[in-house]
Amino acid sequence: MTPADLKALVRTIPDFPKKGIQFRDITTLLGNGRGFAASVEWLADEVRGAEAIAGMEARGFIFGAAVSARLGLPFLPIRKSGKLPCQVIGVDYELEYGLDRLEMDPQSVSDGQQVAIVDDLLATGGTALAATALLRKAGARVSRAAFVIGLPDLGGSKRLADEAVDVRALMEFAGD
Ligand SMILES: O=P(O)(O)OC[C@H]1O[C@H](OP(=O)(O)OP(=O)(O)O)[C@H](O)[C@@H]1O
Ligand SMILES: Nc1ncnc2[nH]cnc12
Repeated sequence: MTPADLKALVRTIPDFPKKGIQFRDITTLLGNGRGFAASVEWLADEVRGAEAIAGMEARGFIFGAAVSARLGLPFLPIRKSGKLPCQVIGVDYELEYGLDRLEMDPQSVSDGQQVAIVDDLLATGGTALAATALLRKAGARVSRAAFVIGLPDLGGSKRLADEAVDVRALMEFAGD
């Protein structure tokens, strides 16, 4: 399947979860087995060489865990607030349509471990930057992030590049 085929599997819902947001919904991509597998394969190729994969709750778990299993690498779950039973480090952040908090177990990372971030979508980059900050605080090296969808108009890729994180996106939605 080509990137264009995969892009055609993403559904756009206007004004969700707030007026003015064009919501790029991966539910329809996940519902196509070959499309899901091709997306995971593409992401895995982009992050090959990393020593662990981090994914952000919730949609980042779907792709991140699949990529980890595909590459035989550890998966580091970065969770929304209040979900982890251990001592955590956390960070508040802003995303395209609100505010939230991410937390992780700092002991899940070994010092200097090369960790790649995988998520479904990059918009403002608030979520991925928060994950990068947390992972680095825990001792990881983070230099690559791979997404199924990039929204270049929202500047996430530039913000991550400013933090020395190289961004890859399987498809982009720009100006539409
Ligand atoms: O680049 P940003 O502006 O930060 O936006 C991107 C983030 O927004 C979505 O997550 P959301 O917080 O909606 O949570 P979900 O995965 O639980 O749906 C998406 O899965 C990304 O993680
Ligand atoms: N436009 C968008 N569509 C789907 N998920 C998102 N997360 C942040 N912005 C989004």
